[in-house]
Parts: sequence; C-alpha cells; structure tokens
Amino acid sequence: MARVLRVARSSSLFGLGSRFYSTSAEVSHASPFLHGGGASRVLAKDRNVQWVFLGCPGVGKGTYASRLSTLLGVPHIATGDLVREELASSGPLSRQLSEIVNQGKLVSDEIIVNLLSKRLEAGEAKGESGFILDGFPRTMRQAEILGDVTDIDLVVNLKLPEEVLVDKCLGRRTCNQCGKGFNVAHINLKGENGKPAISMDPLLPPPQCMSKLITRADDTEEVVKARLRIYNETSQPLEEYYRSKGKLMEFDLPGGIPESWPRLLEALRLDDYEEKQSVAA
Ligand SMILES: Nc1ncnc2c1ncn2[C@@H]1O[C@H](COP(=O)(O)OP(=O)(O)O)[C@@H](O)[C@H]1O
Repeated sequence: MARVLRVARSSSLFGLGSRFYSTSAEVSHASPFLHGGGASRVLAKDRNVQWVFLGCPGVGKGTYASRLSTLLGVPHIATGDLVREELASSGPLSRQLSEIVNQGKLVSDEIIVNLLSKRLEAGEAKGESGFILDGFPRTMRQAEILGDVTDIDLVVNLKLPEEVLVDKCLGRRTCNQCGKGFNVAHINLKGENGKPAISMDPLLPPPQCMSKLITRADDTEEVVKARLRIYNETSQPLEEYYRSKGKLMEFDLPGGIPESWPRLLEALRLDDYEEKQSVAA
C-alpha cells in the first residue's frame, strides 16, 4: 500500500503525463456545468473532459457514462469492469477478488488503484486523453489519491430511490457474446410524500442475444443489499467532499433512458453539442 501511495503522490500515477494534467485555471473552462458556455467550451478546450460518475449500484452510471464517453470521444473507464476482467483472467489475484466481490465488499484501495493505473497507462500509450470514471473513487482515500495526481472537472451524482435500485440490479443482464447490457425489470414506483412517480420500461435484448444472457454473480438480492449498505457508509461521504469543492452535480433520474438522457444532456449543457455532432456525422 505504502509504495502505491508514494507513487500516487508523484504526478506519474495513472500514467497521467502533461497531456492529462492541467491547472485549476484551465479546469475552470473545461466544465460546461460549472461555468456555463455549453458545448463550445468543451470543443474549445485544450484537453478532454475528466469527469467522475458517482451513484449507488444499479443507478445507471455505466449506461450514462458510456453514452457520454461516445459523445465526447473520451474513454469510459469502469473499475467494476476492470475487476471483472481480472476475475475472468484467472490470474493470481482472481480467487482473492472473487471472494470479496461476491460478498459485495470493496476491493482494497491498493488493488483498485493498481488496476486503474494500468488501464490509464495502456490508454495513454494508445493516445487516449480525458476520461469518464465510473465506480472510482469509491472511498475517501481513493478520492484523495485521484486529487493528488489530477484535476477532476465535474462529478455527476446520479440518484434513484432505493426500492428501484434493488429491482434494477436484479434485472441486469449481459449478453455473453456481444457484451451489451440489458435490463429485464419493469419499474413502476408510485409517487408518494411529494416524491415523483418513476416508471422505466425494460431494456430488452434483441432475439439473437436472448439465449446468451448472463447475470452478474454479485447481482443477487443479498449481495445487492450489502453493496447498497457499503455504498451508503463508504462512498456517500464523497458527495460532500466534491460538493465542498463545488464540483458536484446532483441529477435525479426522472425515469428510463428516453426521459433521462435528454434531461442529463440539458443539465450538462450538452444538448446543442449532441445536435451539432449528429449534423456533422
Ligand atoms: N473503486 C472501487 N473500489 C473498491 N472496489 C471496487 C471499486 N470499483 C469496483 N469495485 C469492486 O467491483 C465490484 C463491482 O463494481 P461495479 O461494477 O462498479 O458495481 P456496482 O453495480 O456495485 O456499482 C464492487 O462491488 C467492488 O467489489
């Protein structure tokens, strides 16, 4: 751990060279949410966005982070995916990780920083710049390490009521051939006590994926509840940490992708950016 943290304090962690690193002054132009100016700000910037997605398991971080990464041309890096790749590789870490992940617990900061560091270095070697991080940081220590090595422009905190989160996790499916994610849950939460109703249609797979659907081993009711509890204890303090830095954007998802995606783009002031991109394509 000490070695990793020592490395973390030098600006070389994650392979974040000068291309990734920027001063706070530059960052102030990089965030359309914090400083206005819409898409032109993103386009005019001399480096790509460096964003973080926070949110409970099942909220849809992966879905929205992945769409935004395609739109903005930056990698979507999900530490949960890095952990699952490591598990599937049957490498030396694999057995240790599967025990932790299948109980819904967090992998150590050291292991996760190492996996992320390798992924960012590989991306930098391929010429990637900028990122949307999904699932990292998840502890205050991880946030401090990240803050020591680079500037985060914006932290998007996605929110849904807890009842919906469990059903969404239990409904998650992945096609083991094409790798795409789907959700078979029908969400229909009545509005109560001033809270709005939420309904989400299932995101069903096409016929060719139907027989190839798999469920994540950690998406059982017991493990999902453990992950939610751990999120509330360990990751929620991050909201306050980024709020106090003026970087947090709270976003209550109004429903499924068709309602939420345009509203999220609006909140990020990227609605005109998406239109310009589709015209240019
Ligand atoms: N930043 C992290 N720190 C520690 N453990 C992590 C981190 N990211 C992912 N993991 C491990 O991988 C598992 C799956 O992560 P993820 O796919 O992000 O799931 P979730 O649906 O809970 O958001 C987590 O339960 C945890 O064991």
